[in-house]
Amino acid sequence: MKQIAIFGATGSIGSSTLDIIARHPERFRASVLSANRQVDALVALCQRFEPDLAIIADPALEGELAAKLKAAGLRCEAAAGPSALDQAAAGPLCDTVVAAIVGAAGLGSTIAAARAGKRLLLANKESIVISGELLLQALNEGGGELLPVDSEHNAIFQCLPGGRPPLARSGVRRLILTASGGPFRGRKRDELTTITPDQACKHPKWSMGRKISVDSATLMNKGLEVIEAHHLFGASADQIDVVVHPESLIHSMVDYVDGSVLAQLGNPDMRTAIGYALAWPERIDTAVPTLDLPAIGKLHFEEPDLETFRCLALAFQALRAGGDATTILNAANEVAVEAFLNGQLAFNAIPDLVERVLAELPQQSVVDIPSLMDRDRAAREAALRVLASTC
Ligand SMILES: NC(=O)C1=CN([C@@H]2O[C@H](COP(=O)(O)OP(=O)(O)OC[C@H]3O[C@@H](n4cnc5c(N)ncnc54)[C@H](OP(=O)(O)O)[C@@H]3O)[C@@H](O)[C@H]2O)C=CC1
Ligand SMILES: CC(=O)[C@@H](O)[C@H](O)COP(=O)(O)O
Ligand SMILES: [Mn+2]
Repeated sequence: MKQIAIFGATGSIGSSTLDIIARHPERFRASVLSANRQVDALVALCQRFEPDLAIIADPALEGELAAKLKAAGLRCEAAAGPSALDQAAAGPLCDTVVAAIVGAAGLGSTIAAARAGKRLLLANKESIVISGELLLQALNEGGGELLPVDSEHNAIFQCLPGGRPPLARSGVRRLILTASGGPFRGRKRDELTTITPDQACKHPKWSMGRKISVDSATLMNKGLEVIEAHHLFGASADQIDVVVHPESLIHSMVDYVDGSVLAQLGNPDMRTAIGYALAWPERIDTAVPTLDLPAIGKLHFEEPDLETFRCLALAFQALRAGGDATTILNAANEVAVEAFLNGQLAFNAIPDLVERVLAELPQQSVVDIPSLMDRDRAAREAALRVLASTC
């Protein structure tokens, strides 16, 4: 029986993960669940899944969580704050960690799980964009394994021999990441001046949290995924291509030197990738329906529009710059997306803000996690200054 900690249990990835766990009670048990501030939603999950530990990230809500668990007659322990997340990720209550917190807030527990040698199911792409090689080093030292949950990386993992082999020795020419193009595919910059958060969060194919939905709309999501693919598979920026595929049925591809291109297809439902990562190297039923190819009929592909969706170009630029540039990119983007969702920043100003912060903070060499966190803070402060000067 695998004991699974789900960090970000109340979110979109969290609920898909719990759906799979509920379908396979003989294989999996949800032993630790966490949320940020949604106490009632977390308690409802505890009533259903009876974990050993529930963690609320906001320390001010620990008392409320403990009282509500007790009132519900649950024996589940309550804990709070980022350090409780880190301790649980490394502790004895779980052998598998699903990293499904959104943003840099997921970094600490992801690194802690890696250092502790857990099986790490990585959805929280921001943590690998921030920490890159340091996360992989922690994983090597811990002796655990990383299974990519992000649909594109999960697809590539499935198309490579043995998951994450050295590309040069595997005859890989390039990795091809597919992108849906987001809700504004085909539009030009001057047609995006009045975009609202609700419009940006209306993804054409996937049901996801609001931050990643905005990232998909700006194509920053694909940019973060290019950086994620670089670290996970050891591919250079020149070995990673992005192709827009509006049906979102091919989740990504691997192009080999002999002319073969291997693709992983499936309906756009994260339970496929999560089920694969949970059960690997086996496969389990996820209740995702199979593809009806004659009904689909045609698949379409086009080049990404890097002038309208400049975030993708900025992510390639940061990856090529090296050092901690991708940490700066991620922090500036998190501030910009939050400001956009709060109505403080226009949609088109998201790449402008990220570009200004990248220009203000030239990359430095990566030293360790604490110094990366300092740089993350500096980039957020710079982004807030730019924001204040534009409002
Ligand atoms: N959704 C998807 O299909 C995909 C998501 N991903 C990645 O997975 C991650 C999660 O995405 P998604 O599930 O869509 O996001 P959601 O917004 O749906 O869920 C986020 C989860 O993280 C918790 N959380 C938010 N802020 C904090 C914080 N500061 N500290 C601790 N916990 C926090 C939330 O708690 P609360 O409910 O209390 O706010 C919630 O449980 C992201 O990194 C995303 O890029 C990758 C591929 C696909
Ligand atoms: C489901 C998933 O993995 C998301 O990251 C998805 O890829 C978003 O779609 P686009 O970024 O391609 O619009
Ligand atoms: Mn993805």
